[in-house]
Parts: sequence; C-alpha cells; structure tokens
Amino acid sequence: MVSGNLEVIFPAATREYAPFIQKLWNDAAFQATYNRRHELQMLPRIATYFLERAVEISRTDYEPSDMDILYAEGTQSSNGLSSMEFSFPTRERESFIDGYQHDPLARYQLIRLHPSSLGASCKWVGMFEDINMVLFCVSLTDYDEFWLDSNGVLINKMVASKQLFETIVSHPTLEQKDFLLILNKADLLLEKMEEVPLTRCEWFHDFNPVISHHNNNLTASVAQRAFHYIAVKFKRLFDSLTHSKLYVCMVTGLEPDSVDEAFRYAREILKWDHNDNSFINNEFSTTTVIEASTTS
Ligand SMILES: Nc1nc2c(ncn2[C@@H]2O[C@H](COP(=O)(O)OP(=O)(O)OP(=O)(O)O)[C@@H](O)[C@H]2O)c(=O)[nH]1
Ligand SMILES: [Mg+2]
Repeated sequence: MVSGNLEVIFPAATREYAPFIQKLWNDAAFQATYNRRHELQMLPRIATYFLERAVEISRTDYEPSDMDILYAEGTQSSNGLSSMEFSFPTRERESFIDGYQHDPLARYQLIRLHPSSLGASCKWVGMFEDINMVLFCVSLTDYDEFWLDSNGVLINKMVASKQLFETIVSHPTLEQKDFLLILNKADLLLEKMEEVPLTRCEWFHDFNPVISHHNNNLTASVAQRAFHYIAVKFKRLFDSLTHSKLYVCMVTGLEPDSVDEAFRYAREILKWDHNDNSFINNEFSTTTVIEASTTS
C-alpha cells in the first residue's frame, strides 16, 4: 500500500472475478442469507454497499467517493489502538453557507479502540492532559454484537463499551472533564430492534416500553424511547462514578449535518462552562439531544 502498487494487493485476477462476484451477490440464496445476517457473527450490514459495486470498485481508474470512504470499515492496528489528529481549517466561503461553521482553532484527536487494549488500563489516556472535552462514541446497534476480547472470549460490544467508558471516565487525567456521549448509527436502531429486542443485551434487561405496533412493525417512537433508555443508563453510570452530568446526543455518522450537530452541541457545552454555567438552563431545541437539564 505504501508503495502505491495496488497490483500486489488487488491483482488483475481480482478484476476478472468482479463480474462473478456481482452475479453471485445478486443470487437469491446470497440475498436471503444477507437478509438473515443478524443470525450470523461476521456478515456486516455494509457488505451490500460494496458487493453491489464490485465491478466499479475493481476498475483501475476507480476513485472512492466521500460516501465510499464513509462506508468503509475502519482498520484495526495490532495493539488495538489507532488515532489521528484533525481540525477543520477555514474553507472556501461557499462551504459555510448552509452548514455548521467549525472552529478552525479547535483540534481533535480521534481515537479508535479495540477491547483487547482494555487490559492495558488505558495508560495512553495520560497523554491527553490538555483536553477540554471527551466525545465518547458508541454504536446504538452494538447491543447484540460481539467482539473477541484479549482472552479470546466473546464479549457483547455494548458491554465492552460500558467497561471502557467506566475506565475512561474514572481515569485521573480526565477528572472534572466534560463528557459528551455520542450514540451513533441512529438510523439503524429501529431496523435492528425489529429483528432483535434490546433486551438481548444483559445491561438492557429491564427495557420494557409500552409497545405500540403499526402494521406489525415497531414505530419510530420505540426507537426514540430505546435511545432515551440507553442515554439514561450511561447518565446514571456517569453520575455514580463522577457525580456530574453526562451530555448525550444521537448521531447518524453517515449524515454530515448530524455529525455537525454533535460538534455544535459540544461547543455549546464548552461555552456553558466558560460562562459559569449561566447557560445551563437554556432550552436546547434539537430533538436528537437529551436536554442538558434532563436528570437521570
Ligand atoms: N448506517 C450507518 N452506518 C454507519 C454509521 N456510522 C458508521 N457507519 C458504518 O459503520 C461502519 C463502521 O465501521 P467500523 O468503523 O469498522 O465500526 P464497526 O464495524 O461499527 O465496529 P467495529 O469494526 O467492530 O469496531 C462503516 O461501514 C460505516 O459506514 C451510521 O450512523 N449509520
Ligand atoms: Mg468494523
């Protein structure tokens, strides 16, 4: 990859196979299997996005679109920890017309963790002494998914996130820091709940909403309640560990506006702090945000 010699990774043969891959993918048996992927360990939802484009992607002149990049899987480093720094430099004026204006001075460190690095008691957190806020990201659809931990034991991904959250919020370096919990993949929650109940995750065993069915499907309000339930679970946990308030918002990572909204909320929170909490009782109108004044 470093040498840019893609022939080594994707030999010409791969391109020859691409039409067959696409044909197999459109086969009824493959599609039926994909539709029952929640019964399998390792068939990601996203498979369809790329397999449908096998021929296009295999072309030598293929250039990934922004969407292709957003849909791609993150890579995992061998020690389970990868990170990159980014910021939003001032761009052309037109880009700002509709969207959220990022603070060009804000610097972000994106850290991706695998639970296998949990055993290392998160020593790396000590590297981040000068941070203002932690944006802790959890996928709402993790509740029925599993990971192999460092001992080779399958662990529920939501439970793994909970354990990581506990370790990180209790870390001495991050004492008194603001935490914003980003509950991601909001667009997929309802679809998943129609297949697998939220109670599949042991931590969510007491989720018991009054369920209103519409055409035998769960309604969006059930997903909304599930989101609130999960948010409150984390808020209670955070309160018990730090005696402070956890901010929460719901995000769909594939939608730039939704991500911008989370960054905007993060900036509001910092402003509240900066102004001695005088903003704390301000109404925050967005529906995807659990109000700052919500108690657990
Ligand atoms: N539909 C939807 N897909 C998302 C969202 N956020 C991320 N994704 C997709 O989820 C995948 C993210 O892949 P990874 O970064 O590997 O994360 P993951 O597969 O959820 O989790 P692990 O690989 O187990 O860490 C990509 O295909 C993304 O396009 C979202 O909000 N909605
Ligand atoms: Mg993945």
